[in-house]
Amino acid sequence: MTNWGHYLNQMRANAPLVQNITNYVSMNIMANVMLAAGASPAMVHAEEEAAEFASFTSALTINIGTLSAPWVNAMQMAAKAANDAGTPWVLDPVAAGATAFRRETAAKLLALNPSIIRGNASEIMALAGAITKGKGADSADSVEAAQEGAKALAKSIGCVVAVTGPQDFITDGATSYGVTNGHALMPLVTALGCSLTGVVAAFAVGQPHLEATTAALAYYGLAGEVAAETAQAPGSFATALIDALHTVTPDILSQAAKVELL
Ligand SMILES: Nc1ncnc2c1ncn2[C@@H]1O[C@H](COP(=O)(O)OP(=O)(O)OP(=O)(O)O)[C@@H](O)[C@H]1O
Ligand SMILES: Cc1ncsc1CCO
Ligand SMILES: [Mg+2]
Repeated sequence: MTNWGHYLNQMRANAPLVQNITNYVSMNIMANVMLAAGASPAMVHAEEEAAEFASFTSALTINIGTLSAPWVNAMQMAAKAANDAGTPWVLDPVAAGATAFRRETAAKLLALNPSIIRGNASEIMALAGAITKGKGADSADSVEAAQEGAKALAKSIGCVVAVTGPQDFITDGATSYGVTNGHALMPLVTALGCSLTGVVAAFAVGQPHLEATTAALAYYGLAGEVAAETAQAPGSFATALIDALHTVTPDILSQAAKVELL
């Protein structure tokens, strides 16, 4: 049995500083999720400072949810600075297939070698070259349909790809894991995927990316399960999830992680 709780323990011991260039919708909940998990988030996206911050942060996330041209410039400069510093960075390709602007921006960011890509099935399929627009920020495709594309994408970029949904699929192109922790209320709260991307980045600091990503997804899904024990509708569930992210321990994660080597 893999000790998935080890990765939560490591993340909390590091309490890593994570820079997030993320969409306006997600900023508050993402920062609260990351603090509850045990990381230290900073939302820093201005062209004037994004690269400077990326030169000293422990990890970086780049999310294309609410794009504009100056943001795209800042994203590219920050990704380059992270690469120069040997710092892991995670791409969240929100609605990547929806418009030409998003497709072009995603291509520019893929060319900068993200360490990890975390998206829903439609987003990962769009990056892998499938013709799918998704449904805006929501998925219109199954996780199963995205698996082959996720593997091909991971191989071509040399990164880890995580597809999230009712069950999650994580791959580096050679080895793949499935995670079945989670709860059906999770997609009914906006930006929980964006927030998860920040948790993935925090777990990845100093750890093998495939296993760290898998542990982060099991931890997040498990927190969803715990939250649903006390909250049965989306508004209170969001609050209960933040609480559960704080209270789940490494031991609980090791016992309750539903992870399968595929
Ligand atoms: N139907 C479901 N049942 C269980 N867990 C789910 C379900 N849908 C999503 N999740 C979980 O919710 C979390 C967020 O994944 P999701 O795929 O919804 O992200 P997303 O589409 O990028 O979200 P957003 O763009 O709103 O931030 C993951 O931990 C995933 O496992
Ligand atoms: C709803 C929404 N629209 C753009 S970004 C975002 C947050 C979830 O991805
Ligand atoms: Mg998303």
